[in-house]
Amino acid sequence: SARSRLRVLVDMDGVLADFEGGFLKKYRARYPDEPYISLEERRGFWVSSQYGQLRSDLSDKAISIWESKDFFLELEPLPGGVEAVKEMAKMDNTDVFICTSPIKSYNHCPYEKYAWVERHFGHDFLDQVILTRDKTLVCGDILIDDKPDILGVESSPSWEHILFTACHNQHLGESCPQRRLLSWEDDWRAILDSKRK
Ligand SMILES: Cc1cn([C@H]2C[C@H](O)[C@@H](COP(=O)(O)O)O2)c(=O)[nH]c1=O
Ligand SMILES: [Mg+2]
Repeated sequence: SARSRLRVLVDMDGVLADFEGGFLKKYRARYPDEPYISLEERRGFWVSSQYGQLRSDLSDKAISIWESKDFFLELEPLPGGVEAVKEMAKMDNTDVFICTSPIKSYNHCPYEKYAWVERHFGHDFLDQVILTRDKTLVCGDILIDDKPDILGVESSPSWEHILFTACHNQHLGESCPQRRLLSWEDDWRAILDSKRK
């Protein structure tokens, strides 16, 4: 494109906010007698699917956790993520947006995602929030996201997907062709630089 500024899109759940850790803690607290899946045993993006495979009724129990009030608001930041995004936002010729998909049960999630950003980044950073169920429609150079397959109506998104390593995707090998960011300790600056014109 003719754009001279680098546009970085950063996912929230599983990249900036510890969705998996927050889920497991609240699931075990609410359903102490039910089986659970440790973070080491997590496979596949959808928590609800893996719990459903464990026992069919556990899928709805899993969903009940992230549909509850305060689930998204109380997620802990993943180490280094908030600091990295704040640093990115101060870089020359760089625009950074938090690009995140809300759940369709909208009573709490969209509000709490904004509130989480305000809590950890400050009020002004709310201008940088993009809530969308279809990230392929968002224009950018890079999307840092833990979901291995980011699909939508646009078959050829403008961004390069950088796969952020998470418990559910760390075992995927050749089936994931994307470049990875292993954590926020990894060299995210080099990835940004590789996309600069
Ligand atoms: C694991 C899992 C997640 N979700 C929801 C929770 C979030 O709103 C989105 C993921 O958002 P991201 O922008 O792709 O990080 O999906 C869900 O509905 N079911 C699940 O199992
Ligand atoms: Mg995510």
